[in-house]
Amino acid sequence: MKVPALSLESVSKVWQSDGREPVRALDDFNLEIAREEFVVFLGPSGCGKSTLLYMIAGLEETTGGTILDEGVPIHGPSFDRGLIFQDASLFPWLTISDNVTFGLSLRGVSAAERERTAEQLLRSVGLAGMGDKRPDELSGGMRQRAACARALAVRPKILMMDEPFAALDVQTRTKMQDFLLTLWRESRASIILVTHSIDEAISLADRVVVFTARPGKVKAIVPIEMERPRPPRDPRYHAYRDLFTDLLADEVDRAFAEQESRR
Ligand SMILES: Nc1ncnc2c1ncn2[C@@H]1O[C@H](COP(=O)(O)OP(=O)(O)OP(=O)(O)O)[C@@H](O)[C@H]1O
Repeated sequence: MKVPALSLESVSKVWQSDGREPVRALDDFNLEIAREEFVVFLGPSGCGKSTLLYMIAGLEETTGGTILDEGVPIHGPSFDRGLIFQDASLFPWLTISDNVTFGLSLRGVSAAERERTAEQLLRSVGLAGMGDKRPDELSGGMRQRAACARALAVRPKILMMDEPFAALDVQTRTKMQDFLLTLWRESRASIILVTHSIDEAISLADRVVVFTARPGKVKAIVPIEMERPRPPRDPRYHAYRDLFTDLLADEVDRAFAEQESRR
């Protein structure tokens, strides 16, 4: 049997902060992700989606359970697991090329090799000729594409994206989704994308993992059995949208009730 790219075995996380009630963010979370699979995390606000990405990235420890990267327990960050945030988080003082190859410079890759890689990656994300610009000279969509290029430069096996397109307008967002599918096929990485958007989940995912309200657990795992692209007019698309709306409704109510009870 093939070893999964990632295995989450009974993972839990309790956040402890001084002088505050501990927060049970995740509880008994179980999931396997295959190589080259595109998985979307969908769930109500505060159910631990970002927390889970940080733990998979190795930036936070689990409180219980195990996370295995190709069968090996994760205890810290690795170039094999890249993470992209909503706001692109490029270094404002570096050029786009230097941002893209930042990880490679940490690895000691030569300047000539870095330049070649930057050129090639910027071309593949539609930013050819933009390498000398600074992040604030680019639009939001362009910055997010540069962040994708930076994450891909170190050839991660797993690419995690935390609401990467949430800050973009609807047209740019749709274009970015198409672009991401192309990039995913080329990179052959597994992708985990966090979103609040049911449409984004249906358009992109091989499987959608729906979270319960906090503490986050797996509520449902839904494979999207439609070829891509997936037109919203397709009756199957409608059926998925109804299904996710129903699955989320209870959890959003629960999350809201819990917030109210804390006031
Ligand atoms: N560093 C931290 N210290 C203490 N509590 C935290 C920390 N990070 C997150 N939390 C808490 O853990 C819970 C889960 O947060 P998390 O950001 O993972 O949820 P989320 O599902 O990504 O939410 P959203 O969809 O709103 O981004 C929340 O109650 C949050 O306040």
